[in-house]
Amino acid sequence: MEQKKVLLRISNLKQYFPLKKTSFKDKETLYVKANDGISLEIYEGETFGLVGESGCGKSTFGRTLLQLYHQTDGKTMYYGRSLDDLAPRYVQDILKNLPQRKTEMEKLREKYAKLDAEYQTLSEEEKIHRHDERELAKKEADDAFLDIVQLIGGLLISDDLEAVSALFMEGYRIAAEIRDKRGELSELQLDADVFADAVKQRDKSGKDASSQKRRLRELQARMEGKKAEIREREKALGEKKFAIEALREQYREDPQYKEYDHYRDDGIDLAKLNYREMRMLRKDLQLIFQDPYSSLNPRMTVGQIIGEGLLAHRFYKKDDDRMQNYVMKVMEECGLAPYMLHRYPHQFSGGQRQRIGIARSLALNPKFVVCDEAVSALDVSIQSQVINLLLDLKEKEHLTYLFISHDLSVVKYISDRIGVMYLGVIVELAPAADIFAHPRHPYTEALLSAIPTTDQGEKKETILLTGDIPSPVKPPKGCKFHTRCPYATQICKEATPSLLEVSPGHFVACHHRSDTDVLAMSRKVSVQNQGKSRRKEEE
Ligand SMILES: Nc1ncnc2c1ncn2[C@@H]1O[C@H](COP(=O)(O)OP(=O)(O)OP(=O)(O)O)[C@@H](O)[C@H]1O
Repeated sequence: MEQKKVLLRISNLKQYFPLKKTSFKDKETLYVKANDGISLEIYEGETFGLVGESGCGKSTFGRTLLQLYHQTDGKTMYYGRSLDDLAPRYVQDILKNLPQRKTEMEKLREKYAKLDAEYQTLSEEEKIHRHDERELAKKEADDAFLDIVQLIGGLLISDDLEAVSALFMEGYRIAAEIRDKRGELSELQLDADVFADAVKQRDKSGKDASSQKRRLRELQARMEGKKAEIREREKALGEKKFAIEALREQYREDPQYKEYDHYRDDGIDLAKLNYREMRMLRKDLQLIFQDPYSSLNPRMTVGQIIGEGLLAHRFYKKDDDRMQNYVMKVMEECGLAPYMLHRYPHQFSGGQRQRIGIARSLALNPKFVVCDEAVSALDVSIQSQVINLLLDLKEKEHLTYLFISHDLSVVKYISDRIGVMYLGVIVELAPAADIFAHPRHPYTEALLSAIPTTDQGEKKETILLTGDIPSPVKPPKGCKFHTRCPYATQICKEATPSLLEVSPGHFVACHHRSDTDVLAMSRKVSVQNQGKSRRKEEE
């Protein structure tokens, strides 16, 4: 996995939904903490399975990644395109205020250093109480630092940040021009395609095509002009990059420069994009819905449903005949016969409707697809057909999936890696085989033990979790699972465990994760001593 390219890097993602105040006496706004600090990476070409009980925040996570919700906090870095490609506005805002940003960052760092110094003098018990406060201050300081160094790297140590700012801003302006001109070029290309097609049709039927040919020539000439402008801007951008590299050269040997430069990052922070910028990326990032019945507009034909996105994202113009051929090709790839083009959703079975949903998403050539319970509403036999279709398409189109499901056997079959979610946080993350063979978190153990088996020889205990899943409005302090965990100790009630790597690629967020003997011991004690047994032999 280390060799793989990261497509999405999510750090401390939070998605809080505000609750309506029920009375004017309510002073503070309460929030449903659907995602409460999720950090993980999704690699290009993998299927990342996400499992957890209903209501733990899986769908919210998938939708927040796609920015269908405006995320409350955290970074969602996307590496499918470069910053120069998109030239987003937030980059400009940081680059033009570098000196002020640096001052703010230093203040936050000082605040954290003060808190940390105080923290080190505390007793172990007091440390548990102040742990989260210290973590928050660290996060704020780190975020402010990362915002800058991800863009300018080691140049943060420069004495003349105004000059650095000016140089980067010139580069940014040229990148934004190139982006706009590329947009204009693809619009011209769309028009030219329509006229080229009209010329072909007219020539074929022996009609006069001279006016179409003239229009086509005009468009081609404008396109050549546009391409020349883009080439010229690209050259200018190259020169600016060269000037930036020359500036870097001065500091190359400085140890602090090297340390900071390590953080340079060409990813796009999705959470900071505005509506227009996100729309430009929307075709890269697609969603396949759970419910094939309600996710399709009953008043549109399959052709219109699949074509809608193609028109919105300017793949084709409305009157371009080639769109119909493309839609039929995509339908065929998704196992739908081309003659179904003019049918309405109610004329299809559940499995076929899900195929329409898949075709609608994949027609846009996405890079990343969130499959939210994509097969849960289907019969088992149809489920396997749709899963196989998704796997085939993934290979063919080099897709990356986030596969959300409550069905562990489906996730096991389709996923390369699996993340286990509990009450808005990831409690365990590992390669699929590893998580099934060696679950480390008590919650994962319980989930896996609940999978029904037909193997007569396998003696399996079902771990029954007592109590309900706590409210995401007031989640328990410390480890969120401690209220249902048979192994919980005092530290679990106070301090939030970090997601740590316990073996290569296997991460777990549990204070007792590494000491399996202690876990085994406490399990025995809890079974023997507690009046009601938490485990039950499967009949
Ligand atoms: N738009 C919203 N506004 C307010 N609360 C929401 C919203 N969407 C989800 N929630 C709440 O966030 C929590 C997580 O919901 P989510 O749908 O993400 O869970 P899930 O794990 O996908 O569940 P399921 O498997 O049942 O779909 C729930 O408590 C839910 O009520």
